[in-house]
Amino acid sequence: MGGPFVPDPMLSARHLQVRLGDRTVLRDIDLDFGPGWTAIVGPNGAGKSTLLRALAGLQPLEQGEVRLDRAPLADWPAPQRARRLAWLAQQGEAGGDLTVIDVVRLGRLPHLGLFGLARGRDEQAVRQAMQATGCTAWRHRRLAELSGGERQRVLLARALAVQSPVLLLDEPTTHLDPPHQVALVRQMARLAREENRTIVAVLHELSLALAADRLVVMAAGQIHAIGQPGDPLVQRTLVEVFGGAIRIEAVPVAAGTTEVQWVALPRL
Ligand SMILES: Nc1ncnc2c1ncn2[C@@H]1O[C@H](COP(=O)(O)OP(=O)(O)OP(=O)(O)O)[C@@H](O)[C@H]1O
Repeated sequence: MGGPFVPDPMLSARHLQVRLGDRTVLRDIDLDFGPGWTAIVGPNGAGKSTLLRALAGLQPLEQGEVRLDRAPLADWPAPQRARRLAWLAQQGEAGGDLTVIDVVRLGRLPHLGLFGLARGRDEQAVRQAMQATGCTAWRHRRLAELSGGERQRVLLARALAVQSPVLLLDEPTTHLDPPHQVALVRQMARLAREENRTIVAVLHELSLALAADRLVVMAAGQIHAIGQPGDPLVQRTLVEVFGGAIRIEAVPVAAGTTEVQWVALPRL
């Protein structure tokens, strides 16, 4: 999963160019995504969210094309596409009178038949997603009455409940405390490894991003490096795009083991 191209991709971008106002915010992006989890990182304004929106088909393109399972996104009928590709927006909606369980059930909408009847497997998917994000205990509370981190976990559960092969997450760790950040990272790794899902997450927490299978380093609307988090070129580029404000270190995952994890530290 080193370069921009992977064999048999689930999702592909070719020559993506996006203009917003009078600025080109994405330039000639070529990327493939296959099973595994990819973290997109880069400084503020790099174009990460715009890229994710483009991959989800939510961003008008000046040039280029996105393909899902080899077919152009625009050719997919909406329900089929919604079953194949789930999306968690940055700063998801806050309000509404819906209860937690009803919000998570929205994730099953693309699966419901003609009469909109939920079946056993829909309710099971909802239960599993709430368990995975730890929101079962407040399933009857209203979304509007939750804290920022609790709400984020519910919106994440809704995206997980879709059980789509492709999952696009824009800053999913926002508002999450460390235990829930760790739980989410483990969940992404598990879904990628055990269920062959294609997961793409924009992440600001660099030490979490460094746990991904692959990093895409962006700056000023372009891709500057792609590769495994341990790749020295990827790490050098990461430090560069953040203007030398960070350093990357290997630390043992536990005392007495040789297995290491990468961490990014602010260079104070
Ligand atoms: N409506 C708009 N008109 C003009 N420029 C815009 C508009 N919306 C966003 N931009 C610019 O597009 C660029 C990319 O924005 P984007 O949100 O994709 O960046 P990002 O990498 O996700 O940033 P952040 O880390 O701050 O969330 C930014 O420079 C932003 O100022």
